[in-house]
Amino acid sequence: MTLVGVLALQGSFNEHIAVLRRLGVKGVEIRKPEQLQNVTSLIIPGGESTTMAKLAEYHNLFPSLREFVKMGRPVWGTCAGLIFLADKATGQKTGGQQLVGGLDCTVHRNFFGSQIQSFEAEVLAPEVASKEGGPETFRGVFIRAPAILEAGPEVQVLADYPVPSNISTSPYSSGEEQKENVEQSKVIVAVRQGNILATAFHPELTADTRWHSYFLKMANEIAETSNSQLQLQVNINYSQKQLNELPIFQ
Ligand SMILES: NC(=O)CC[C@H](N)C(=O)O
Repeated sequence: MTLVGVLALQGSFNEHIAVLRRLGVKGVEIRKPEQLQNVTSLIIPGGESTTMAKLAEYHNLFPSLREFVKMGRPVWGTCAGLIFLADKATGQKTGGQQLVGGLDCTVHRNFFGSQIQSFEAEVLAPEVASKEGGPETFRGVFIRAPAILEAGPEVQVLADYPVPSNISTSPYSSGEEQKENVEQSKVIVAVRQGNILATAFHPELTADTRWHSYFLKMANEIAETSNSQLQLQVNINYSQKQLNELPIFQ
């Protein structure tokens, strides 16, 4: 049975669990490091990444979360979850915050501005639509949303979004100053890198279940590959054992 862990320290974890339920999958609330051992994949929800990081620190979750990602288990971060997964974040509160990391990118924590600059928009994600069917666009709910400003070569861009003209795309700016000629530039808002999926927006707040279904398929594919690798390993060990156990005739 597929058990998807949902980090349940703060933010929209209930909404993720509700979507999983609609897809017939059980979401398990994760609050302690040892609970990660019972799940095969993990969703890190949106919320407020600084608060979430403080709670994760308090519950000593960072080492196990990092281990989970490093072991190649499927992980999806939405919004604050994306910030958690990024190797580098800018626009952090004074003192910064711990990150889980693993996703080779620089994320701007509040790229699209504050709460009142939150918005909804259609986001084009052809790769996800090709797997899941339906229209090529998805409703993107952007709440104090981050954006990916730089991504490494291993990162597959699933969706980008035009930068509003009053925002700078420099990773080192506060994101508030004006810059000329940025009307045409775009920032990345959804990516995949191996076992990591990350979105700057909140699919769990829409009726469209395709992002969740995409993640579940991705998780199944990863599980199948690691099972067959495990099987291969078992076979190799078995045949070596057989070789070693060949009777020696003297
Ligand atoms: N909706 C969200 O998750 C917002 C994330 C927020 N920008 C943060 O820093 O945590």
